[in-house]
Amino acid sequence: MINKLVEKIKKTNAPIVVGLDPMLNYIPQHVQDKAFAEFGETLEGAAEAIWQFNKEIVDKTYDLIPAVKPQIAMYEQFGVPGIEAFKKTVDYCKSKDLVVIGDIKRGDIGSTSAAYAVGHLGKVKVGSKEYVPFDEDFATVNPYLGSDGVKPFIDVCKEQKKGIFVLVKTSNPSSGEFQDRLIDGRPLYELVGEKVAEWGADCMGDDYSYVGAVVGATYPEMGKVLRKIMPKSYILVPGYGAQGGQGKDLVHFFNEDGLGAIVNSSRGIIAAYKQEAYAQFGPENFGDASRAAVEAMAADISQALEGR
Ligand SMILES: O=C(O)c1cc(=O)[nH]c(=O)n1[C@@H]1O[C@H](COP(=O)(O)O)[C@@H](O)[C@H]1O
Repeated sequence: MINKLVEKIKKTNAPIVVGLDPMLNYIPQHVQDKAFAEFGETLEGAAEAIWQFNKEIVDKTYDLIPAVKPQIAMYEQFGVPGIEAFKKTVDYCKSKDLVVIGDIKRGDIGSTSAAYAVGHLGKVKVGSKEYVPFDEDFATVNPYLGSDGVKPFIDVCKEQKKGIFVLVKTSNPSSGEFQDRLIDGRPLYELVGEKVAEWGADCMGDDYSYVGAVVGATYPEMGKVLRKIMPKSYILVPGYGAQGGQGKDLVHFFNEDGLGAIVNSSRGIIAAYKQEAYAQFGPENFGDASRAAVEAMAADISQALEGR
């Protein structure tokens, strides 16, 4: 799957992930009204609204981008119907040949991680039969429990040719509280980065490992150091747009070959119609606004990479 991701990035010339994080308040009123008219103001109604919203955004952007990242929390908040909308979204994106990164941020003791890995990336056995429960292509993994919490994901990835992105340095304001703490004189995120490189060494695709890392766009200097520590790992870079990251912050996340990083924007793309820059589209044409925002993001990143 890492080879497919790299191929699609080269083909689209856009190292971009559209984050499908559909909060209800980003969904235009007409989409909500239609879903509520059919299902009422219920969890089913909310799930229908987020599914219709996602579908329109995917339809308007899939030819420009290599990948999407549905954030499972945005679906889980609507209970079982929300989870069904998550699965529908995963399947629809795959039918459009997009690489799907399940943003699930899981990680637990080994046996529990194994169940998460099977559920999201692998196959589960039921008697004599096997089922593919969620079937994302990649998942985000929390490494706080150490190697035995991560290895079960890697084992399933090896078997199923899938991949993971391990949280190394997150984009949020408090990420330094633990991640920047010095241990033997070195910040914890560097030690985690070294582990990612080690885990990834025998998980190679053609050029890159299918054990990748998450490093926030909001910490460009740390991104520069981590790029060198994990030369063969793809870096998923959230924090562009709504959290303040810009193209110029991203150059050091990429290798000299112009590859090695893929940048996520969620609110900046899916709620583009609410921004002044795209106001001319109006809520009716929210999908077109998202397309314009993807084009602007791709141009911003290309320009930054050309200018380095
Ligand atoms: O793993 C992630 O994707 C992630 C890691 C991180 O350090 N920071 C971060 O924002 N994210 C996710 O990336 C998305 C960012 O959304 P926007 O700020 O709207 O672009 C959300 O789904 C976050 O959960």
